[in-house]
Amino acid sequence: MTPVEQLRESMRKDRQWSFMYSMLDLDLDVSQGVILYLEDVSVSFDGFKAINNLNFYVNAGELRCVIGPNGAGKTTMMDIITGKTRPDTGSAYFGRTIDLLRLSEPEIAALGVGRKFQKPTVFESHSVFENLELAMAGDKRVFPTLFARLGGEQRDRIHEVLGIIGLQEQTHREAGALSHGQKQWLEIGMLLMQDPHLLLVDEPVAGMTHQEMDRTAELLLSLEGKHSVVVVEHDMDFVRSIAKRVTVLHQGAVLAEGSMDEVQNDPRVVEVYLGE
Ligand SMILES: Nc1ncnc2c1ncn2[C@@H]1O[C@H](COP(=O)(O)OP(=O)(O)OP(=O)(O)O)[C@@H](O)[C@H]1O
Repeated sequence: MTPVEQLRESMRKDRQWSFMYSMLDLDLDVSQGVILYLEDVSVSFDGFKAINNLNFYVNAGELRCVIGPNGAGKTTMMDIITGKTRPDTGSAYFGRTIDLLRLSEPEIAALGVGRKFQKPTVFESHSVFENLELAMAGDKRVFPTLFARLGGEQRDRIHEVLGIIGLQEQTHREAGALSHGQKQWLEIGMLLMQDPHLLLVDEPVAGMTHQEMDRTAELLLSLEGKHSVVVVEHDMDFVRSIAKRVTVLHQGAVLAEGSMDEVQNDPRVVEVYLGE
């Protein structure tokens, strides 16, 4: 290999670079290293401020955990990012230039913002492989080809995702026969088929065994660098196992942000959790 080829190859392998490259076709401007900007966001429901002057930033390629007591506004914040809930005031940008508040929910999803809700919603009577195939159909560019045979590239992508989610041995099993944990991984795999830039994951380990939690931690950690991931989770042991940077929400705003140790030792955070 020539030195230039070597450089190109090492860039291709480097996760951060490949992540940056995938943004170029979208005009997604992450030149400041930030993929999501929520600024001064507020939303009220019947006079109650569920989100209160919230400022929240996610870096490109990072895995962020969001914790907070019940009613802190975590779900509402995710709803604002995906366009399900419109804030009363404030701004929400995807990269520096894409104004999320001007876009509909499907438009935001099409930009590469994927959301995984707490309960898995896989197609139970279809095989694992078919579930991933169907998820790819959500990508309009691929849809017409599904009426024909799958191309090699698409097949490769399905097998790549099967590897990421660790379900190679379940490829031809009906999704309905999978364990709860396996269904959750399959659903994450279905989101990955669309190659999202930002993945929002709501309580991924609720109802899982310890072993399944460990596997989920590995899975989410493996996405870091290739995707930006925001995980909302109540299970503190799990959060500790994956967290680099943790945001604590309380009363609709950021109460603390930092490493797990920093936030857990923050007296304001201790008070909020003890007072629950
Ligand atoms: N559509 C709505 N109408 C009225 N109130 C709402 C609505 N959605 C959320 N709320 C209220 O806003 C507050 C924040 O709710 P949210 O679900 O965002 O909190 P959360 O941090 O996700 O809580 P949990 O951990 O219990 O899921 C709560 O007091 C909730 O009752």
